[in-house]
Formats: sequence, C-alpha cells, structure tokens
Amino acid sequence: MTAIALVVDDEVDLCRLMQITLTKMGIKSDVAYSLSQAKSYLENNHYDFCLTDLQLPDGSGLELVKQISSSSNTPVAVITAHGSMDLAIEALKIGAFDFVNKPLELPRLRQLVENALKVIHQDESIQATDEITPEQQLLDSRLIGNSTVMQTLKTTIIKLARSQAPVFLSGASGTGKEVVARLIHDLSPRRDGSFVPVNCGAIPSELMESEFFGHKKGSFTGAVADKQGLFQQASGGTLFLDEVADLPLAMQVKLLRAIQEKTVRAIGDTKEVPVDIRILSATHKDLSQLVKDGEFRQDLYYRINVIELKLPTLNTRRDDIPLLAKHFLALISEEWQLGTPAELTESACTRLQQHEFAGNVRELRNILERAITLAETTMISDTHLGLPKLNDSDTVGSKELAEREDISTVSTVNNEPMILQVDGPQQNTKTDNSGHLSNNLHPYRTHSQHYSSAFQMSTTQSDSVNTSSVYNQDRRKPDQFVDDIHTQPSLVSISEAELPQKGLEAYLQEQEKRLIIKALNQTDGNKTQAAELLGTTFRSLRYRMKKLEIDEE
Ligand SMILES: Nc1ncnc2c1ncn2[C@@H]1O[C@H](COP(=O)(O)OP(=O)(O)OP(=O)(O)O)[C@@H](O)[C@H]1O
Repeated sequence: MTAIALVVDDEVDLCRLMQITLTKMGIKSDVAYSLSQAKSYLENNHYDFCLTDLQLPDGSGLELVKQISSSSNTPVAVITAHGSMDLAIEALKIGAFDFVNKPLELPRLRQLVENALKVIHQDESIQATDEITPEQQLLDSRLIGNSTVMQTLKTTIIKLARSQAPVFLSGASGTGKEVVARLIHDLSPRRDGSFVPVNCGAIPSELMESEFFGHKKGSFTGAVADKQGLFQQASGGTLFLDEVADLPLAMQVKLLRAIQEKTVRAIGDTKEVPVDIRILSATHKDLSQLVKDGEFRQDLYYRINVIELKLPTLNTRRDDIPLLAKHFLALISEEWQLGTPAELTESACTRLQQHEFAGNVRELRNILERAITLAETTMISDTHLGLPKLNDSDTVGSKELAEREDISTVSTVNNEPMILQVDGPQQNTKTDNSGHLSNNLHPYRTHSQHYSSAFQMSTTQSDSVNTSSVYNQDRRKPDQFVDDIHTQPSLVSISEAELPQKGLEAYLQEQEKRLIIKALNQTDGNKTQAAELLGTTFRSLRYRMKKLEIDEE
C-alpha cells in the first residue's frame, strides 16, 4: 500500500523539494502552508506520517505534534531551523519521533522517512494479528515480570522504541537498564543496525577519544592500523553509553559535539564522517546531582536526557520474584547443562520475597547460582539460599508488599527531562543482618548476557555488537595461556639487539597480555587482587582483558 504523508511548511520551494524526494521514495503527499491548513487536512484525511516545520505563519508546529501524537500513532517529525536544538528537544519530548535541521540535507531526510516507514510497517503487522505480537513476545521473554510496574514499563518501552529520541535509563545497579536498552533497540526501526554498548567507566581516559571516534594509522605511537570508533560501529543503529556518569569532563565536550553535529572525526583524520546513531545512556548514579556538583556537563545532560526512564528496584516489585526465580533457574540449568531445571521449595520462594535486595535482579540471579551449586538435588530449600536469618520485624507482610508497588507517573515539563517513572518508593541504604551494606554495590555486577537461546525472539534480530563478544574472541581460560608464557621469550630476556618482529605495538600488547595472565594466575583469577598486583584499577584491568581478548571467566 502506498504511504501518504502530510508536509507542512510555508516555504514553497522547500515543500516542492520534499514532495519530489517523497515521490521518488514511492510516497504520495499533500502540502499545507499553514497550521490551520494542516489542521483541516488532518480532519478530512488519513496520513501515514507527517513532516512539519516548527515555525509556521499562524502558529507553532509543536501544536501539530501535540495534536497528532495525543490522538494517534502516526509518526510526526519536525523540521527545525539550524541551531534551534531546544525546540527540537521539546518536540521529541511531546511525541515527535525525530527531527531534521534546515538547511535540509536530502540523505538525512531520506533516512528519517525510511525510519518512519519502518514504524508504520511495524504498526501494520501488529494490527494484522490478534495473537501476541512478536514485540510482546520479545519483551516477555527478556524482561521478566508481570507486576503493574513492569507492565507499564513494557508499554513504555514499545512507545520509546518507535521514537529516535535519546533516552536516559536511571535506576539502581542490577535493575535491568542494559536489558531495557537492548529491548528499545531490538524493537526499534534501527534493529537491523548494530547495538553497541560501551561501559564509559571502563575505558582508560587516554584511550577514550580513539575508542569513540577511531584513529588513522600512524596518528600516535601505537596506532598501527586505521581503527573505526564506536560511533561509526553504531551508525545505523544504537550507541548505548553505560555508566555515562563516569565520562571525564574533557570527553563530555567531545561527545556532545559529535552527538549534536552527527559527525565524527577520527584522530589523525582531516575529514568529518557523518554518523546516524540513536543515543541511549544509563547510570546508577544521580546524574542531576553530578550536574549540580559540576562533575557532569549540563549541556550534555540536557542532550542525552530528553526522556528519562526510571527502572524499579526489585524490592518494589516482589510479586515478580517467583517468576524471575523460575526464569533464572531454567536459564542457569540450561547454561550449565544440568538437565532438569532446579526448583524452589515454597519456603525458599517466600524467603527470597522477604530478602532486601541491594543488587536487584543481578543479585537474585547470583543467589540462585550459588544455591544450585550448593543443593544436592534439583530442590532448592532456604538453607541453600545462604541468606541471613530474619527477625520477626524484618518480615515483609503481603500488605506491605502491595503498598510498596507504585505505578508509573509521566511528566512533561518544558526544558526538563520527560521522566517516565516506573519506580516504586525509594529504598534507603541499609545494613542487613549479615552486615552487608545494602546500596548500589558493584560486586553484583556480572556484565554477562544471560539470554537463553530458547528465549530469543524468532523475528529479525539485530546485529548486536556486544563489547564482550567483540573483545572476547579467545575463549581459552587463563591457565591455558601459561603454556604460551613458558614457550615465549619473556620481557627481560630480550636483548638490546633484538627488535620485535611484529612491531612494537604487537610486542607490547603481547607483554601486557602475559603480565595480566600471570597476575590472574597468581590470584586464582581474582581480578581485584590481580589489579592490585599490577598497580591498576579493577575497571582498567577488565577493560584491558577485553581489549587483549583474555577470557573474563
Ligand atoms: N526484568 C528482568 N528480566 C530478566 N533478567 C533481568 C531483568 N532485569 C535484569 N535482568 C538480568 O539481571 C542482570 C543485570 O541486568 P543489567 O545489566 O541490565 O542491569 P543494570 O541496571 O544495567 O546494572 P548496572 O547499573 O550495574 O550496569 C543481567 O543478567 C540481566 O539479564
């Protein structure tokens, strides 16, 4: 079926240009030169999508955006005067799915229209069936939980997936921010492009620019070949800036520029390369507080935080714990090839629901992994959970459980991030019976993908670039490298006359790899201790391990 678009702009030549472009793409269009004309067209016709200027002779295009997005699913994109980013952001907040700057660049316009068409086709396939849609199936298989707060979250994810607006995911560690980011990508018109997650806190600051924007061969010592940056890898897809609060201030300026200009320049290159990316970002830290403290740039915050999605803690959705536990028990049993999945006894399930989770869903999974290891049979009782004994006062009653669950609130304020809150009441930092500090602690961080193949979506899957898979090609365990160490010359045995055959960079990387493996062997694979031995940080060690393709396990 031929799509029909409504084009709204008072510049006759521009309208003609847009019409020609649309016609070449097989799309029919009507043109309105004013707000009132556009409204009357909308009253009398059905359009598949709308493209409107923001400054119209008799009013603002924002009014049209509001009207269309509040009454239909029709994608509406806005045309903004170059530099009026504030208006573009406001349009995204009130429901525009994308924007394009004047003067119009035709490749960008075509890209925008193609994305709109993908959204329309997605909607058509959803309407064509009464059965559970592939989108819903994907959501239900990856984001476990049926509580009210999770149902609201899932609906919000579907809406956000249609848009190109930057989304900032906030919430405590282990609440599923990365899971949600991947879902937004996989449900979006960008799903055929790459999803590129990057842990901003793990990249050493001196390597950041090269990692994000790439470099040309010979641009600095060690640049032995051209390297594509993460922005280019994500072009056509989604760049997920995880732990965005950890970006150094100097890098924040460069990122802001790249995001605004939609172009990047590799180190040592003279030309800018256009990139077409959607930015999703996340942190468990209070980013607005960091802005107040001057540790995060206000302008970057404003740019990445067009829509904020708050994820609920597990303690505010305890009804989901049995379902999540069942999901993880099946998953772990499959990953560990245990045959029959383990089961929780009733009292173990109750005990889990009473636990104060500091590490959220990640902690739940870790508890279950440990329990499976300790249990002699497939039945897991509360003793296997390894949780502290509860005092009577610690017991969470079902009434209290119900009261803790909160439903989403949606707010839109000019120049303020649109916050889609799907969080329950905030839990205070506490010390549990075993003396564990209950806050957003990183020891729970696993950084692994736990999607079972049985749970994967059968429809189009994106070419998802997982940083761990990019860097983790060599699946050998650290001790398997020991043989290499013994058969290769050590750093100290190199005499001055010998030059490395494969070049300095390869040689230094090999030495670095061997030293890291040596430290890991000395500490039985404990990365924190190995980092101490090497006089570096845990994060930096983990980054280097990925880079050098040393298996995390
Ligand atoms: N609703 C959920 N359903 C299934 N698995 C989940 C859910 N939420 C989180 N997980 C799992 O919990 C673990 C942590 O999730 P994720 O990494 O997305 O959390 P995060 O909020 O990004 O954490 P951090 O702030 O530490 O990066 C992962 O193994 C993920 O697959």
